[in-house]
Amino acid sequence: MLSIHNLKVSYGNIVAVHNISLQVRNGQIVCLIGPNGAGKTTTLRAISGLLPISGGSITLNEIDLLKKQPHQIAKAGIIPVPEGRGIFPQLTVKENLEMGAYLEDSPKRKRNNLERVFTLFPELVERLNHWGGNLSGGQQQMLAIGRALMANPKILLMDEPSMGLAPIVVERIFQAISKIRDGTTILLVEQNANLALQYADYAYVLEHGEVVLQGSAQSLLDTEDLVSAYFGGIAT
Ligand SMILES: Nc1ncnc2c1ncn2[C@@H]1O[C@H](COP(=O)(O)OP(=O)(O)OP(=O)(O)O)[C@@H](O)[C@H]1O
Repeated sequence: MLSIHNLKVSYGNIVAVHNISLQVRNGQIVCLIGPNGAGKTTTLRAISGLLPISGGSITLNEIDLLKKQPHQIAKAGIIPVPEGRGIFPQLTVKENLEMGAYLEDSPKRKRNNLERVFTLFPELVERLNHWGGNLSGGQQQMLAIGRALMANPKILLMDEPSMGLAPIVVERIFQAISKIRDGTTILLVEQNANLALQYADYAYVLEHGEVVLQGSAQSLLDTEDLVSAYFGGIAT
């Protein structure tokens, strides 16, 4: 459904993404893994329409996303869960969730989405009137994911959901991710290759702005030497 061909993205003279092609099929969790600076976040931001593209194509079900503004891409169902969460610290949990639904005009879908978020993250129900900024890191990550789900996503673009969280919280977040895939396709960026590969269907390994390896997550897990060659200690 989401298809990228020969994508090239530069920041001034710095070419961050050289020539990336990838596919995200309906119902899959696809992950992008690779070392710092490999171009993972740049790829996600390009899909959301937040960066100028110097070459290639990005399509969603054959619709050319390069002709769309960021809000139109969101309306088409591609919703980011950004690195660092990006919640509104001075709004309550409830208000943060409402912000996620700003493009949704069906009250029924809003209610259903809210119920989905509450089922996934009961922690948020208990804290609906708390300030976003007073939540723990794990709760903020839940809120960021919940807010994205309120936008009725077809595809979630998740950037490093495990970042800065304790292992037990990371496990909690990834369990939720494995439930979200029921109904929502996920393109996931993760530094923690081993973790991402345990939950993903398919993976692309990026290095220096290029895809250097791709395959089913299982096949990449089975070639652990190859993965650890790319990631050193990270793939543990
Ligand atoms: N705003 C920017 N201005 C200039 N160069 C940038 C900018 N953002 C990223 N880059 C450069 O683009 C390249 C790709 O960065 P990107 O953030 O996409 O990598 P990444 O794989 O997501 O890494 P990380 O895990 O560190 O976020 C790097 O060389 C980085 O220094």
